Amino acid sequence: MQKQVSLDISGLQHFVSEQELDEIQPMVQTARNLLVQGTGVDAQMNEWAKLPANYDHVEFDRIKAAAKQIAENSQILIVIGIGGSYLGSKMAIDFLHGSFYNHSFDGKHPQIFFAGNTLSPTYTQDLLNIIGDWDFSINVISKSGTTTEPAMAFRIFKQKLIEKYGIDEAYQRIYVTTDAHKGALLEEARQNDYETFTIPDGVGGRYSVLTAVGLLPIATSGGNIDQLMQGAMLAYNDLYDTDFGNNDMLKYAAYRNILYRKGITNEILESYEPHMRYLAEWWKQLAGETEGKDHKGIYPSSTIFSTDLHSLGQYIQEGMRNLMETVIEVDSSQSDLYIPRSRENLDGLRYLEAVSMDDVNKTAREAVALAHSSGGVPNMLITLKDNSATTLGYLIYFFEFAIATSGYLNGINPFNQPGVEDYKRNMFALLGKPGYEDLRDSIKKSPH
Ligand SMILES: O=P(O)(O)OC[C@H]1O[C@](O)(CO)[C@@H](O)[C@@H]1O
Repeated sequence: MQKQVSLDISGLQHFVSEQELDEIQPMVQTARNLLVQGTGVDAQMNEWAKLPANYDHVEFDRIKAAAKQIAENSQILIVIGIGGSYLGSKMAIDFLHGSFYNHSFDGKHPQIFFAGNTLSPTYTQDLLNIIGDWDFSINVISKSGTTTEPAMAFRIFKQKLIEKYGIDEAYQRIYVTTDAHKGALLEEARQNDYETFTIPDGVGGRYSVLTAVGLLPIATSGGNIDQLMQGAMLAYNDLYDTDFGNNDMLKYAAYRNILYRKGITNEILESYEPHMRYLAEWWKQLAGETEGKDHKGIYPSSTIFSTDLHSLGQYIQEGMRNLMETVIEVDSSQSDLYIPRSRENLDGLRYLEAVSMDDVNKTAREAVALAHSSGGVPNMLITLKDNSATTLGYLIYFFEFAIATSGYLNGINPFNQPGVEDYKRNMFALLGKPGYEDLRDSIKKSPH
């Protein structure tokens, strides 16, 4: 039976030997065991790994009820969050509903727009204009409850909500997803009696898509969150398999690290499907924040092909040889098309008249793999069975597990992000946040 997600490494045959795989295998197993047994550094942040088998079913039902309520009284849901607090739901909505979800409003599922992931007043004002007179609700998501971008956006969109509905109804249209115990957002939610969902302890932002962080917006879009969790559970069962030969997650972690240790330090996640653009954005945060520390780590980047073949294709084919590619392909495309027949054949496309567009797309993928491989770029292929929520749930867990394993394999803490905290502190100091006066003074004195 075809698995939801499978890895093909035939594009590595000129780059990695079986012996190298044998050599790294015990280290990958050790890294995997650190994760599964909870004996690695910062192991209390491993709770995401147990979510498929052990999530809060009462909250899950509340999420579904809230999604229904939002769909009943709103044409628009504004999801406020940044990083892991929005990328997972954005990528899932695009993956499940295609590139034009917001343009195909069916009256049943609200349009979903994202705010608080930028400090741009232009973007924010444009979004306020889009809301106009439509009925809307807000889902504000922040684990820390103090991140500047979502906090500012929340004030702005909350004000619009209050102006439109008055305080009482406005507060009923605010759904908060935050830490269970602390943070300014939790405090405000308690005081104003907003409906609140929890990001469980031990689940960091970039590992949180299978909690209310991702599930409430996804359910509001009509995405099947039962199937999503079932898919993650399938992965949980498969990936806990200690047999290396059966475990594509461990193989993916192994091969990308063999390549990395040979100086191939950049991984490009590639898809031939534009609706997977945000899947790559989500993966970039997952990989970048997990692995990029102590002056180590694979640099994660992404392209959408064939679009970017006409911009970055040249570099990938002939630029510096420090690139590896991981291609994600859907086995059975959601839709297919044939080009119309033309008697005149003025464009010379007759040879494609009997070929489906999906076949042309997949042939492009094959042609690129051959070209890049002969150009010195190793490539791996991840095949998804279909575009279902089950497959997406599997894929989410696949990447989370593989990337966390890679982190331990590289001897770093996969669960912190001290580098991001640096920028946040500097920004607080420069903007004059109380408590950051000393840092502000020292920044002002230091030569740039
Ligand atoms: O949910 P929060 O606490 O607002 O943080 C948002 C994002 O900011 C980061 O801390 C840094 O980008 C991410 O790890 C996190 O996903």
